[in-house]
Amino acid sequence: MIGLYTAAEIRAAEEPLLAAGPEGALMQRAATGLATVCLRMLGSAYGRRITLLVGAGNNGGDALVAGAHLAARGARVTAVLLDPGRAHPAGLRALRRAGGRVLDPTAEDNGLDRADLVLDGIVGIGGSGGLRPRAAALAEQAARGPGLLVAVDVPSGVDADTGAVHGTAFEAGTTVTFGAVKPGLVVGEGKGFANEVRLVDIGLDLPPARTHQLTDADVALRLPFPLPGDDKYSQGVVGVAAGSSVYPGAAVLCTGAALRTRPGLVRYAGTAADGVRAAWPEAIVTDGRPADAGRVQAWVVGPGMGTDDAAERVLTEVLASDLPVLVDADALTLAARRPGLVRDRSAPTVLTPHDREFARFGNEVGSDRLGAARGLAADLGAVLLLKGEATVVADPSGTAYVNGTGTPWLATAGTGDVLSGIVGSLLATGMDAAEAAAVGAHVHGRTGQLAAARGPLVAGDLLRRLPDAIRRIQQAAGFVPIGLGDSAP
Ligand SMILES: NC(=O)C1=CN([C@@H]2O[C@H](COP(=O)(O)OP(=O)(O)OC[C@H]3O[C@@H](n4cnc5c(N)ncnc54)[C@H](O)[C@@H]3O)[C@@H](O)[C@H]2O)[C@@H](O)CC1
Ligand SMILES: [K+]
Repeated sequence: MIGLYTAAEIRAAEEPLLAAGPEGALMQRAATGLATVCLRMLGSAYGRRITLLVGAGNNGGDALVAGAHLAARGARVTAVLLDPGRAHPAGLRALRRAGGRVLDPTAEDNGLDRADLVLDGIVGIGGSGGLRPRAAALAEQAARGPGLLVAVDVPSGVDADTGAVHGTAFEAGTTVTFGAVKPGLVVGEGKGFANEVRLVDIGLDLPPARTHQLTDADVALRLPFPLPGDDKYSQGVVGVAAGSSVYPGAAVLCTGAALRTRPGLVRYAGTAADGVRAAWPEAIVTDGRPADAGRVQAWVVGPGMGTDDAAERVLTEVLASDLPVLVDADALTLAARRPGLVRDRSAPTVLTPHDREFARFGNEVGSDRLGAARGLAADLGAVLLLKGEATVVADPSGTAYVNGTGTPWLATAGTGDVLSGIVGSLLATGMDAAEAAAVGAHVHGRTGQLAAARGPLVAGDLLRRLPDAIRRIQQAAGFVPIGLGDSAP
């Protein structure tokens, strides 16, 4: 798992190392890593034009020291100092010694229009609020220029903890971050400014993370697969209460996703029974109530089921069970009217809203998506899966996950029904609810990437690609379950 750490957590871990000295050692490690990444991107340093945007803090210091390394290898380095009187003194001396040029921010020709590479050292984890006008103007000018754009630690203007961007931020192609990945680089608006994130180890001794990103290997380890002796019941049966006679599509997608995620049994209960039966003869289908479906180990409730009295009775019945329940779509609208139905449960509940559904519970998501998900999770005592370009999962204790897979192509009708089916089928195995949501989001995102590689996708394509996505995740982790090797028939 990749741990995501806030600015305060990074500072706390830096403190003992800074106290133990020697002075400047941490910055040297950071700047050496940064210069190495730049060198790799450029191929070679000799004769290359590099412009440093340098703020008054240590972030600017990193840029200056890295710039000195690059100048020593023959790069033509120009530093634009935002606050010339306060630029990091040792960094400035190093750059000058290596032959770098230093300008103040009003200089006519700052080289941004012909730089091969721009290093953004305006502000790092010490930043607050939107970029000040002079810094914002330089970030905008850099974005118009031809150079590779590299952010030092955090793209200036992005809140390292939340990913919030107020106004302008530096549009990095690559962000070289130190010590640990910050949440703001992978979530919310910040993700789109940080883009490719490279981590430089500076030797911090970090405590266990509160926020995580799963890798393929993490997901492969958690995905269940059948063992000799398993039967269709032993791995957990999922029940789906979704769809309606008029709109059976959501039920068909959700049931299909549950079937395709994990071998085993899926039971369906609802008025879309005919459609589900026709699409998935493998499912056990009733047009009755959830109680008529037979024994299950988890429920998915909501997609396409409407918000009328009958739908509310179905939701109430499912939530009254002592089983894990995933609440999605129409059932979220109903649950937002009666949050007590969720709060009063002792078994795990997973809510999977998009932003508009989230707002029905009383507050807008806003620019701090992790904070918003954690807040509602704690309030309802439920796991919150907040959908987005980087889907966020939070549990009531504050443990959270930021999903790292996906594609904008997933923003299409029916893909949420597929996600619910995937997560529901994992919940039925007895997996921890937040993990099931995070693993499901990862698998869903990888499936979307695979489907999108063939062109514009519709939700049904996800069902066709799901088994292959799971197999690829397992293979990427060097892990192939019995009977699924390359030589399998
Ligand atoms: N503490 C250390 O020894 C280390 C720090 N490191 C670097 O130091 C950074 C943190 O340094 P600092 O604590 O000095 O803080 P920063 O350098 O991130 O930011 C402080 C400076 O930015 C300015 N600033 C704040 N908000 C701004 C805004 N909205 N627009 C424009 N300017 C703004 C402030 O006036 C101040 O001059 C990290 O991000 C990392 O790059 C690394 O070198 C590793 C070691
Ligand atoms: K920066």
